Amino acid sequence: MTGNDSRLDSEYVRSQLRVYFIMGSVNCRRPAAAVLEEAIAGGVTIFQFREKGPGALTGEDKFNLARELQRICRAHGVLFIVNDDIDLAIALNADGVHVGQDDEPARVLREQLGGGKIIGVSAHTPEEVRQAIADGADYLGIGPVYPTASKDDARPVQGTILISDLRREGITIPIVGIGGITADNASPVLAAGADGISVISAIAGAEHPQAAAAAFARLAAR
Ligand SMILES: Nc1nc(C(F)(F)F)ncc1COP(=O)(O)OP(=O)(O)O
Ligand SMILES: [Mg+2]
Repeated sequence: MTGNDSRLDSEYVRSQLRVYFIMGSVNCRRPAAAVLEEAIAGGVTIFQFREKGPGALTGEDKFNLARELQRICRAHGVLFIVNDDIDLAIALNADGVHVGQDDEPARVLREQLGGGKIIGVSAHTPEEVRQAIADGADYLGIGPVYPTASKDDARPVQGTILISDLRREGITIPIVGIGGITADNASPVLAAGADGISVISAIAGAEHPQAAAAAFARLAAR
């Protein structure tokens, strides 16, 4: 599907990134839909469907779960982003996609998705940042800031140094920090210049996802 390649306003994207919840069925202790409802009630501002890892759903089961979670997001005015699976994003008319360094570049995805969609790109080095910006990414996911258990092929832990270096150089693209972020270690990520923090386990694996999300929302509101 090709359409115009219009891009969303950067400040709008930035405003949506504050509490970025990422989850798939494998990350949850209870049914994913219930966890997402609670997380949104707690203050999640954007959601990424990331159905990945041992035991992840595939085919029609994955599609049906994605559609169910998208309905919940739409009911609450929360953006619904799909990780990796461009075809799924197109089939559901998702609000955007998030891709890594091994996926199609943002400029190709922009054509495939049509206008008005959000394209997020993972970046780990200044070179990857520069390339993603040149390719027209709408935001960057930078990390892993801390050790993470949610991604078994994660790059080396880098702290907040790249985030703060980019801001010191005057690079203004919207950024979320990712990797091992909890309510106890989120503040340095925001202080380094990230516009939001992205979280999997600290919300999806929480006994009370709503309270967990609310704690992040309070931190991100400061
Ligand atoms: N999924 C992600 N979301 C973000 C976001 F910015 F949205 F917080 N940043 C980084 C990643 C990691 O993306 P990727 O490198 O493709 O690995 P995986 O597909 O295993 O998630
Ligand atoms: Mg990916």
